[in-house]
Amino acid sequence: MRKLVMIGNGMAGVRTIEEILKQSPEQFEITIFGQEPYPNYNRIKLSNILQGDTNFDEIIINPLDWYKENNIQLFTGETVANIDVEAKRVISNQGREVDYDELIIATGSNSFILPIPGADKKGVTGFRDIQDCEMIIKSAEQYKKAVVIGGGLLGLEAARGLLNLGMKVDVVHLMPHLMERQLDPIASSLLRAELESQGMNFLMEKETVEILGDERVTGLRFKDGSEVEADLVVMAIGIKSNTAVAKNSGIYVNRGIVVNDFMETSVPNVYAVGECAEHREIVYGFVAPLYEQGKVLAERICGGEAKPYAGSVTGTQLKVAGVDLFSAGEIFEDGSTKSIMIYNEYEGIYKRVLTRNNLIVGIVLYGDTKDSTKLFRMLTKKEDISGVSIFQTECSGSGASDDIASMPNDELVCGCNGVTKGAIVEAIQTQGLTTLDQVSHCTNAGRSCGRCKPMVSSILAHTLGDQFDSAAAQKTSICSCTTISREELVAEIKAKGLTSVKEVMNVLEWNNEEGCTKCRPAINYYLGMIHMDEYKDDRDSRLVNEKMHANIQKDGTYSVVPRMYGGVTTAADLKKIAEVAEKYNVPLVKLTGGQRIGLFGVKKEDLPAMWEELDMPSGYAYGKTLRTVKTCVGAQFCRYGTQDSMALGIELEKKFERLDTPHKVKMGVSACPRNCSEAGIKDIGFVGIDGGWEIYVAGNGGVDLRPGDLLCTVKTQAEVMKMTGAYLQYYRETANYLERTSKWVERVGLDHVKEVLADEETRKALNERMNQTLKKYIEPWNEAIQNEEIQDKYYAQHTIKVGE
Ligand SMILES: Cc1cc2nc3c(=O)[nH]c(=O)nc-3n(C[C@H](O)[C@H](O)[C@H](O)COP(=O)(O)OP(=O)(O)OC[C@H]3O[C@@H](n4cnc5c(N)ncnc54)[C@H](O)[C@@H]3O)c2cc1C
Ligand SMILES: NC(=O)c1ccc[n+]([C@@H]2O[C@H](COP(=O)([O-])OP(=O)(O)OC[C@H]3O[C@@H](n4cnc5c(N)ncnc54)[C@H](O)[C@@H]3O)[C@@H](O)[C@H]2O)c1
Ligand code: SF4
Ligand code: FES
Repeated sequence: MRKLVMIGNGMAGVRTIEEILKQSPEQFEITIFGQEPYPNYNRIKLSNILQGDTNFDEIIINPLDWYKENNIQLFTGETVANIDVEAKRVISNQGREVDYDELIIATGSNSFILPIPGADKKGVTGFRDIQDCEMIIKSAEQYKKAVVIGGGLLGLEAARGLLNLGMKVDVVHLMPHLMERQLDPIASSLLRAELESQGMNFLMEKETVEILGDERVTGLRFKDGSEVEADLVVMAIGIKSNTAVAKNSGIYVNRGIVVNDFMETSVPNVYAVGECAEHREIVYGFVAPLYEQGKVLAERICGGEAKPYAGSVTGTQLKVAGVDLFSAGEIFEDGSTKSIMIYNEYEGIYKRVLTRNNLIVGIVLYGDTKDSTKLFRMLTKKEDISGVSIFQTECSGSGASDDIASMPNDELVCGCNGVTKGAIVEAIQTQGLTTLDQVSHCTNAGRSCGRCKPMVSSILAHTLGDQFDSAAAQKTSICSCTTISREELVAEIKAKGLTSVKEVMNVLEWNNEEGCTKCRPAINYYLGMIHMDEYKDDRDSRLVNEKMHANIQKDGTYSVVPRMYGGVTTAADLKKIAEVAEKYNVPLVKLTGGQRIGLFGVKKEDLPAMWEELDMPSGYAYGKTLRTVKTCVGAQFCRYGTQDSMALGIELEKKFERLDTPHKVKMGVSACPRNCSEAGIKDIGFVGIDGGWEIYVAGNGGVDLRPGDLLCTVKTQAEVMKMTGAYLQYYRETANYLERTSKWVERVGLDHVKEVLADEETRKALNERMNQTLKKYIEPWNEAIQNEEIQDKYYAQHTIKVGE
């Protein structure tokens, strides 16, 4: 038997050994040295451990029994210090000598630690292995103030973990944008806004020059002279290949250990794979390319006909709950590229595909990554895009089963392990697989970051044919975290008495424990709608603008739009607005389409003080709730007016403000059919006539322009209020989250709505539930002013200047 020795017991190396065992189980006597005192574990999941989603036992990929079963001699906690390439022998730090016929170096990387004064103080660490992870968790029990240096993938995942551990977190980033290597400025600012709303504070364009403190870190100093406090510092500013043992042994090393297309180093019978290897001047830092390298190396070493490794295009995702992003290929335009772009600022969805000569060369998706697998296939396979529709038109979760059926067999499902839909289907069909674990075991899909598991489950369900419930196939699931539809969710919440977002996801077995930006706000809404007054709103499950109670702008600043009931204001309020605008240097003061005044370009940390000085309620210009009630001057001043439109508008706005609704709701009140308030294109519009009011519903003046339909005519203002309450409550109880009234009425039918509301008892019951719900709302700006915890969590800026 030939002797195969491997230095490094990490993800890329052990995967290579797995491939070798698959191809040629009897050929080698295998010895592995691992510096860390553990069997091979899933390094990717260290982020999940920090975030509290999993524990150390669950991340072991190959338990000690696996090594035994495969006759692998494993020396853990032992470092190879030297390679005698002449004698073909490795020597460990414990003096152990083992001869080899073939040697694989798979030593991975180390965290890059800034070479600055103080970097060796207690409380300063990288984030690379179990030991780092344990140290961070332990520190969080004792200390409260963490700084992460580096706003890349690792830094942001670590920062999320630190927040979950109850620490305050500042992220120090060198560049003007987060994840600048993967995201363009728009996607990056959407990401920043989401993470800020989760509680992270960003110190951008800051270069750390010193770590302060005596024995233990107490803070950081930046090049501009400012400082920040810290009792834990996590450096996440990149990695450097672990090449020491190769270099000392005369193997050619550049940034990494230089290999050819078969992972061969400059020395015969010595190979390198993983993050320690440099192939065509690239060192990869994701598992997908490393596993590809492992496959090629396994074929080469086993003597098969290895296809040369030609390099990889990698796709990136961030493992932070509430963030849905994907990036691959080129990010920035040049003279030869063209962009295809969708930007729905309101929903926080941004998609940009960069093309050159009809080929996709770059992808950035934020907020909705449904298209990622298809686009990534088109990019990697260099498919011509002429005449092809690039994005799916439906933005919210379409049926998982429909998606699977239309997915081509060569589409990549598991990016980490390079597994296509076709390979999964074939494995299920030929090997009689029935569980996700079996599919993972057989195909490797889902064995690394785990993000593809919901998709693998859907493919499993779809492929299992006769066991597959065709009714379930038709239904539209809330999102890809579950196969449950809106109706099922609402029924389950009621039947099982579920009371929190977390509980819903646990009990109803969500595929993804943390949910996503589609399901979390929806569950929060349905819980609030069902439990009326007693539900405690889960602010962190809301969409970013609602979480902040301000609308995030393109450049990361916010807008402040105070309430002006019925579009009516006073000289005193106007003075306050002018003073605040002046004091805070507000760049834009603008009259909005909803008859009020917006202050645009406000800094996050100025929000609470401005609200306090304004002393006006929030206009909810950002919420899924009643936005504005636009009124005409009406009978009080206009000679055509037959009714008091301003009085009705103000009463409506005062009654229904803050109400959570499936989507935004706008109203208009005109005192005669000339309709100066454009009530005909509002969700609910009221038009004064002689002796009463006409009520129009389901109008829309936005993207899906639609005139309202006449719901009914009533005589008095009191009747208007009752009918509106009943109508709104029926919409709240039966619409899908994020369904505008215009779409809802088209779906359920105007006649049906009329029929329901024609019954007096039903109207009464709906109004009772509405009134019970309305009781719970409190004014959010005032709450923020009164509550330091809220200010600190959502609006604080933690940097301090020297001498402050
Ligand atoms: C927190 C975190 C999250 C990540 N998330 C993702 C993700 O979501 N997706 C993704 O694709 N990638 C992710 N990565 C990167 C991914 O984990 C790495 O690309 C992968 O682990 C590299 O595998 P490797 O085998 O080359 O190196 P490693 O896994 O680092 O293994 C190398 C091993 O060799 C040992 N070793 C080194 N020198 C010696 C020696 N002289 N003698 C004996 N043993 C030695 C080391 O101790 C180590 O155990 C993440 C990384 C981290 C740290
Ligand atoms: N979800 C994932 O795929 C995932 C998650 C974690 C880690 N990883 C991998 O782990 C490795 C390490 O990740 P990483 O984020 O540390 O590396 P990185 O190189 O991807 O990002 C480092 C970031 O730190 C910034 N930076 C550099 N010097 C700085 C300084 N002095 N001060 C402040 N910021 C500075 C850079 O601008 C960059 O954005 C990478 O290979 C990464 O791919 C991947
Ligand atoms: S809608 Fe009629 S009442 Fe109102 S301002 Fe216009 S014309 Fe006058
Ligand atoms: S995509 Fe990461 S395990 Fe499948």
